[in-house]
Amino acid sequence: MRGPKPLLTLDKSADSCDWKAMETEVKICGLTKPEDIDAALAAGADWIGFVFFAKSPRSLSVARAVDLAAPARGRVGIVALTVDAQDDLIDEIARDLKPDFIQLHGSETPERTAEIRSRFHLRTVKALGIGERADLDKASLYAGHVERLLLDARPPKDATRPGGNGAAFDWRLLEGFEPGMAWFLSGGLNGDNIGAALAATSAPAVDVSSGVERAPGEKDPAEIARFVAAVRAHDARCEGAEDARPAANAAPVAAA
Ligand SMILES: O=C(O)c1ccccc1NCC(=O)[C@H](O)[C@H](O)COP(=O)(O)O
Repeated sequence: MRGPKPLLTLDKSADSCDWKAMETEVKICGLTKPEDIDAALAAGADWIGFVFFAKSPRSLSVARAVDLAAPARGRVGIVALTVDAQDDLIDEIARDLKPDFIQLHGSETPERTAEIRSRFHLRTVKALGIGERADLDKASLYAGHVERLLLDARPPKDATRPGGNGAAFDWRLLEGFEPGMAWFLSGGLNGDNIGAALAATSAPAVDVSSGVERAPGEKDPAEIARFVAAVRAHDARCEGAEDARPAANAAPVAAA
């Protein structure tokens, strides 16, 4: 965890931005149809996610994901999402889909996470359910065992799945959050609130599923485009702000 950011607090409007030079990465999760892939690629997403969890309306077979991923491979990162999966499913995913990341969205321990990474040679994203500040402390347990974290809302009590519920958590909990690795902000994001979410958290990457759907499991290409455009608009505003930042905060200029 780092201390408060030097220039801005979390009490920010949707127009605010921290000084950051890099584009925010966007992951669209839970794609099930070729049109979904087309929409994510056309919108300029960075990552696409496939869900392998039978209770999800977005769940699909590995074979189906292999077909869907074909036109996207090399153009965006491919993420395979599992929930406390057994080795045989992970083996099939690693062998056939060859994802860029496996997202572990269950209660996988740091030890199990490390085991999956080394046994299947997969880069890992560990999802953490956030409901209170103490939940963020779990991030340090995974340091060195995962490449990235994904912060999602804790599922509602009656939920039948641990993610993809359209539930947000209190972004103010992230004040000072610095896990020492890349992370995705997730949970209840959509085209209306993503600007405010980025202004509040300066997340380096964001992830969305139900916020770009017309019904559970049915992606809406227009909402995908609107979501990515809102992220890019935020980045463009921040790039302008960075140009205008005070000299004392500017990055060092390389000597000619
Ligand atoms: O999407 C699902 O159905 C799902 C099922 C089981 C575990 C995780 C799942 N989704 C994980 C994601 O990465 C979602 O994008 C994330 O939870 C945000 O979802 P939403 O709040 O619907 O945008």
